[in-house]
Amino acid sequence: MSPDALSKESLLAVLRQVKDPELGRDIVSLNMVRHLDVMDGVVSVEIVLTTPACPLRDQIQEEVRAALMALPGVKDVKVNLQASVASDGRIRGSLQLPVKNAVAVASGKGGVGKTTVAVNLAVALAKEGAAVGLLDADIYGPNVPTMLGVDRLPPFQGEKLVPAEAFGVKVMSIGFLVPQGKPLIWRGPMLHSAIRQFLSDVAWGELDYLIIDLPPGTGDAPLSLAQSIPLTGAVIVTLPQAVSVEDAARSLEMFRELNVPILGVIENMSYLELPDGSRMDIFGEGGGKRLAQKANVPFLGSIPMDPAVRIGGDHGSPVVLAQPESAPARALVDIARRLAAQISIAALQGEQPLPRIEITG
Ligand SMILES: Nc1ncnc2c1ncn2[C@@H]1O[C@H](COP(=O)(O)OP(=O)(O)OP(=O)(O)O)[C@@H](O)[C@H]1O
Repeated sequence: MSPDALSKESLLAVLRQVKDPELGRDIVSLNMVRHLDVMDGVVSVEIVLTTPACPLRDQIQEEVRAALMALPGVKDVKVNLQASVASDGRIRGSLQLPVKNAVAVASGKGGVGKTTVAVNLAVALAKEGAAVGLLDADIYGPNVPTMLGVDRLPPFQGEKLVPAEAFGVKVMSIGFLVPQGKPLIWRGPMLHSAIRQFLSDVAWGELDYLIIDLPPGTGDAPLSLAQSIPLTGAVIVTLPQAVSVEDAARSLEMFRELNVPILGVIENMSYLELPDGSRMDIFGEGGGKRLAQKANVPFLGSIPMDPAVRIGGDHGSPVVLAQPESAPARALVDIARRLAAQISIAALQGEQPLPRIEITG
């Protein structure tokens, strides 16, 4: 076999057949192929995924390998998978912050598990290798510090507040700044400047994902918070029951009116597994999926009710780490991966630069 057959064009041509199924495009036009090296029929290729939490990493790796192995003259293929989180660049542009994506976690009403979901998603994304921050902007119930077992901030760094750190996640909460048990009575403009300060006056460092736990509902507070930051998108947490879904639909509409992309709907407390293995639908069934279908947005998944989730929250030990094999933990990790994929899709809506590929050997 002539080594000429392994030209850059032939290698790229086969790699163009490999599609990222979630992003809907081939990996070459997505700029995921960064380095190709051919040595004695052995192809080494570096693939840079748009998130370390890519739900399809094994599939993409296998397809790249299979596509290249099918080329005459290729004896072996070495795939080096890396990740660089995609960003639409708007936070860097407007706030001069090295934060790639800001994602709001919202709900139509309180008590549906929004904070629990936000905390576990942040921890799950950090566990996958992403740089993650969690901003607790729920002025009505800043529970993030309790759920992560942190109660104070480290000392100031110059002029800046230093976020606390828990399980690899950088954490900032309104709860750190107000005395415990005191209500926060802030209205629109104050909230607006407070949230901007939470971004600009905090030493976040480089972040792939900043997860923001918003106050529930569609009132003044969530509205002005959502308007204060160029959000990559929002996720809506709901229970399966009809009244919760109606409230969630209003929250979803609020984001639509603000032109914030909806990254998906998450259904929490979907069912309770009984000791005999059967399921009890305490809050009804399927409301989250129906909402997602009706609104034509992705359904990211369902989380069962499980005391392990509540215990993890109360003890500052999130279930995705404390009981990783439990059904709610597995559901939350899957949801985190699907969310990461949706963030990549939202971030990649703009034009991509042409691939820069080096071929050596
Ligand atoms: N899947 C679940 N299984 C069992 N308990 C859960 C689950 N999800 C949340 N909980 C528990 O439900 C309670 C409410 O959750 P959480 O505080 O996260 O709700 P929330 O929507 O953020 O409320 P609010 O917006 O009013 O602060 C907590 O005690 C939490 O531990």
